[in-house]
Amino acid sequence: MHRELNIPYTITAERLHSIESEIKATGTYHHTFEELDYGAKVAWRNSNRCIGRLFWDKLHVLDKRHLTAEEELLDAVVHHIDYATNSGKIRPTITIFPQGKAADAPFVIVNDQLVRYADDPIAGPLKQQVERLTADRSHILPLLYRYDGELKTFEIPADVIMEVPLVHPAYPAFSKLNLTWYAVPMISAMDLRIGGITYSCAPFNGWYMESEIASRNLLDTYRYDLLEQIADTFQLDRSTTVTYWRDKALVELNYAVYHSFKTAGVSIVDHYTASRQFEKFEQNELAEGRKVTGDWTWLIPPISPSLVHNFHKGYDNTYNNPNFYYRSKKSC
Ligand code: HEM
Ligand SMILES: N/C(=N/c1cccc(CO[C@@H]2CCNC2)c1)c1cccs1
Repeated sequence: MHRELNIPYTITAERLHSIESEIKATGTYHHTFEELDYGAKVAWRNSNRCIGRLFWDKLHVLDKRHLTAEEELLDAVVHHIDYATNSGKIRPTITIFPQGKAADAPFVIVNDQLVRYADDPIAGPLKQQVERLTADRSHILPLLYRYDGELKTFEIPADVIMEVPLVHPAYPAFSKLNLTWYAVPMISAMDLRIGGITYSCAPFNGWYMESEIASRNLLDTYRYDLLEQIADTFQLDRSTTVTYWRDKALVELNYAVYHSFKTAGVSIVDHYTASRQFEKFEQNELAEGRKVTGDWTWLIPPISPSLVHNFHKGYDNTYNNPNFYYRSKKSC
């Protein structure tokens, strides 16, 4: 059951007192659903590197803190993927599992994203950990998780994972590369911290900005490194740098990714629209009397950065809480 709650949340003296006595008695405390819901939304609003924050108060918060059995926890991960994908009309969603730092939470996901291709160079270390535990070799890495202190794998059912075939409307030869990408980016190894409590298992998703897939995942030399092959399908002259073939290939690939997702009915945003939405977010925050914080180095898109407004201004990179944090590697 999912409840939309009003923003903002105001804490009472009674609530503060009850928290204090719970901490005195147990050394920690537990959020009400309202505190959890509001805390997760504000953590998104405080994520300095996120260009998608205009919709921060529309986050779908799935509270799974009551789950204890392994099957139920895994089922909630599958439910997140299905609920968030929503047949392509992606719902920005976070599922919050029982609290605790990674070292002592009952259930912790090791994968940095719920969906990761086994042949993606970035998957290296995770793939090695998986191969030590299972002979399974599907093209999408299984979930690697810790339950009650034991490291285990789980094959996510293929029918909940939506993928998009990448095509370019004007270059039929492009589809000969047989490129696909998964529809929903779901970050699964960041800590959510609210009011001194750490949720080390709180996977969250939004939708992609096209340049993440096109400019980075497919073109970075330490990722799929496909610049030359993609330029050739666009029949670009690669004999010298100054035909600007690299730049033309990058732009056409961004165009192809955006249109492939749109054609498949999967939510995606182009970098220009995303920047305009971020500008609206800045205006809204100003109107609400809040200072916007941001990390300029991540907020500018990896395609035509100077053509968007946020390239031409600075951002205060102060880290306010609630927020999301990288989990320290040793803890897993
Ligand atoms: C709704 C659509 C959304 C879009 C288009 C979007 C877009 C982005 C992009 C492009 C990045 C930079 C990623 C990179 O360069 O690798 C980013 C970072 C981030 N986003 Fe969003 N986002 C969205 C929703 C969300 C949601 C729902 C959350 C959490 C509730 C979130 C939290 C974050 C965080 C924590 C980072 C920084 C990650 C890091 O430091 O590695 N975003 N976002
Ligand atoms: N569109 C997105 N993009 C990302 C958001 C956060 C992180 C990432 C991937 O970050 C990796 C670490 C540094 N770059 C790649 C991608 C979202 C994922 C989950 C919610 S929105």
